[in-house]
Amino acid sequence: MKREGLLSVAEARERILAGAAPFHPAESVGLTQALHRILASDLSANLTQPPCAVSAMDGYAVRSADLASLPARLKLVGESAAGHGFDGRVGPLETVRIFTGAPVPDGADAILMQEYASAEDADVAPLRTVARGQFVRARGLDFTKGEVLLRAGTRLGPSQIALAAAMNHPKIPVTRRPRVAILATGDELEPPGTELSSRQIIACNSFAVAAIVATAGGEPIDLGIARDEAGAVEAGIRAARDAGADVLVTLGGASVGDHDLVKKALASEGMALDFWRVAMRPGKPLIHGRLGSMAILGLPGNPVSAIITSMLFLAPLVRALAGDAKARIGQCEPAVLGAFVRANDSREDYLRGSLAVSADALPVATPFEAQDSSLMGLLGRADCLIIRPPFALEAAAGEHCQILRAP
Ligand SMILES: Nc1nc2c(c(=O)[nH]1)N[C@H]1C(S)=C(S)[C@@H](COP(=O)(O)OP(=O)(O)OC[C@H]3O[C@@H](n4cnc5c(N)ncnc54)[C@H](O)[C@@H]3O)O[C@H]1N2
Ligand code: MOO
Repeated sequence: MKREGLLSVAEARERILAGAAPFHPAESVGLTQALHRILASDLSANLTQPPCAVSAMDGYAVRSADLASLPARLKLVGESAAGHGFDGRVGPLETVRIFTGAPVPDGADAILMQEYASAEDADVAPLRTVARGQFVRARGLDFTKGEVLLRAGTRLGPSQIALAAAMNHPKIPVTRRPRVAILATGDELEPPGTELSSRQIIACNSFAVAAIVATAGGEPIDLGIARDEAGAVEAGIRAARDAGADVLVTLGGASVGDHDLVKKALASEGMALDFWRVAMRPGKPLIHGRLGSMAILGLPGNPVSAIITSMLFLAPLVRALAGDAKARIGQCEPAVLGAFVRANDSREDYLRGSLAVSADALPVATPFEAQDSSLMGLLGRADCLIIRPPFALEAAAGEHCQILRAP
């Protein structure tokens, strides 16, 4: 839906993702390199887990029928520890000391927890009955050899990496990381560590964008800072193409000022513009287009605007290009407002705020007083963005809202 001729946030995201055909050329990475990568092909188990019936508790391996009527006395005939086991067989009125993860010996069909046994030397008196199968993890309870447990397109988090390891894969096939070139623009910008004049500032945006790209599973390529001259910006755009970037992110120069050259420079290098400007605050002057096979995102220069638009548009684009099957699922969650918020205008608002726990199940999100998009000091303290849809009515503290957590 258009507002004041501007695209909505949802429509802008849809259009950015519509051009993102995932590429799948696989490479193989070690388990410690796999975090946030996307699985390139289905992964099946190389083994059955557990490989035999094992105990879920520390206690005694028993024949449940022996405990059907108590009191009873069992004779201790051996021990089964994890990684070892007991080679004999548990006969009637016999038991084997057993520990968590240890193989259940032949003849036994249940585990009596040690808390429910009174043992003296080789004499074990059960204090409770047990059901057949109690605390026995059957062979293959978790998975069996050949079973597909991770599908192509899965984003690999800690649990998925551990599962791949458990399935006995020392390496994992993953898609190529999308390459994202990052070009800052502006005569006032210098890299951190520079002695600045009173008219200069540090170019901080590239670092946030690179971190967001890396977290999304992409490979950031820092192209440095282009001065506010058409030739310099155009040279930066060509450098992105020469680096084989899948995405070029420009920073700044996206608005309407005389020195905002980025859109013109992109056009003169051959970009087909998809849209310019989104009904959001901050982040309005966003540019999207294509230059050959390269997607272009021209982000506003104000640091808060650049970071929020990277979270909302760049991160899902990187994930979609990497083939993440869930790239399109949003990350919003419910919270309750910690303070009154005014009625909103036509631009979707992303208010910076803090999060606190409450007696309620939901966290309390309180917007900061100041919301100017240059305020990095405040952004550094923000736990979340509070989303205010276009034309949202005023809302009191305690009312529900949607938030996006700081990445
Ligand atoms: N007349 C109008 N003026 C502005 C409008 C408008 O609609 N009409 N929009 C405003 C909005 S909203 C934004 S956002 C900014 C964005 O403008 P640009 O994308 O052209 O950004 P710049 O002018 O280049 O820079 C804005 C601001 O950010 C600082 N900056 C730029 N790059 C970096 C960087 N890499 N790291 C840190 N800080 C950076 C720059 O020094 C400026 O202070 O335009 C409004 N104006
Ligand atoms: O919309 Mo701009 O991104 O507020 O400062």
